[in-house]
Amino acid sequence: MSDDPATKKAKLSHEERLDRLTKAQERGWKLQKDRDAIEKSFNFKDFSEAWAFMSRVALKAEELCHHPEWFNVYNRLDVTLSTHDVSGLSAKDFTMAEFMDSLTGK
Ligand SMILES: C[C@H](O)[C@H](O)[C@H]1CNC2=NC(N)=NC(=O)C2=N1
Repeated sequence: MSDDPATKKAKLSHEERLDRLTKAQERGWKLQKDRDAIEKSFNFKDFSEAWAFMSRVALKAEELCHHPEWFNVYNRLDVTLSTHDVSGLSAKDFTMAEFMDSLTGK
């Protein structure tokens, strides 16, 4: 596995976690109550736009070996990010969240 901190799967230090979580929350991500995971709902114009977004995220997920949990209905996409291998949030989740937000500009 890469040593690049952006793609590390290990749990984060307390300081880095707080910093990245705060920034993600400012962009609309929410910490789940019953699980160490973040979630966000994305809304698109229609299914085609939602699917285009999911396609781009899918390629990134393969590149990072890190896959979102998601639920799509027409133009809505509910995303949950968590690292199964460490049963909680890692740098990879925040890297994925930042990538998704960079695609929507939100
Ligand atoms: C072997 C492979 O890299 C692992 O199973 C990856 C695949 N995608 C993954 N995705 C997520 N969200 N968490 C993981 O721990 C994870 N592990």
